[in-house]
Amino acid sequence: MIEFRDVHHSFGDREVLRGIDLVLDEPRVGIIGANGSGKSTLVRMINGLVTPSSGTVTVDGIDVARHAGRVRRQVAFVFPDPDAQIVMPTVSEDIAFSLRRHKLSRAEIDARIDAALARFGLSDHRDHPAHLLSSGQKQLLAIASVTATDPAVLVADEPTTMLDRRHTRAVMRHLAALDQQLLVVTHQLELLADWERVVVIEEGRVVADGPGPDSVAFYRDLMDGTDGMDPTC
Ligand SMILES: Nc1ncnc2c1ncn2[C@@H]1O[C@H](COP(=O)(O)OP(=O)(O)OP(=O)(O)O)[C@@H](O)[C@H]1O
Repeated sequence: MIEFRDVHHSFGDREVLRGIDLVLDEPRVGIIGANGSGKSTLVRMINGLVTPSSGTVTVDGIDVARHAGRVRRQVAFVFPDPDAQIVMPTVSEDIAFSLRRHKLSRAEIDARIDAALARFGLSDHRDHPAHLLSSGQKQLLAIASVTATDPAVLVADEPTTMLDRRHTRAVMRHLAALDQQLLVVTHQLELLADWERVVVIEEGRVVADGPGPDSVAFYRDLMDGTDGMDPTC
């Protein structure tokens, strides 16, 4: 269970999160909101990439700010930019690198690599230089590496931005079928339409929180009501 208690956050004098109170225990949680509304800042707090200016974030009762190392063993993170995540020269080495702390035998590592590659359509690229993959393939590799570690909680920040329609649906179907708790930040609203819970963030506050269809409808109305630009300019 992930809990935010009265979380505020400022970068310099800009307040980005303004009193977030959330208890997230559903298996699938979507986070949506306008550009710059604070979604990435919020989810980065779940594994200690950002520490709140005030308030607390806990995962299964563990305070992330005080025990980030412990929490990171349970919470895996997929970044929007796969280049920020891919660190090894080849595709299979990158997945193996993500498994380095798991004390697996060579045979188990190979089996997990094979399964991850097959799951995300990368089996033909096992020994391919990772930096020569297409942008979408890099995104698939980043997701494959993270899911291969079998984390208790998976947080994915815009995991499908570079994927074509077919791969987007396949990846979301796969992620949604995982046993682990899944939190996804996305602008692709149709992907969340049947999720049990979707939280809408606007200017650093939770403005809607409920079943996918209700939250998505609320957000569409919110977005259609204003273009967010200054009409006097
Ligand atoms: N490290 C940082 N230093 C300074 N300001 C930051 C930093 N990270 C984010 N911000 C600012 O915080 C605000 C919220 O950013 P955040 O990335 O959380 O928004 P978002 O809702 O994920 O946006 P998007 O949908 O565009 O990805 C933005 O105004 C951004 O410029």
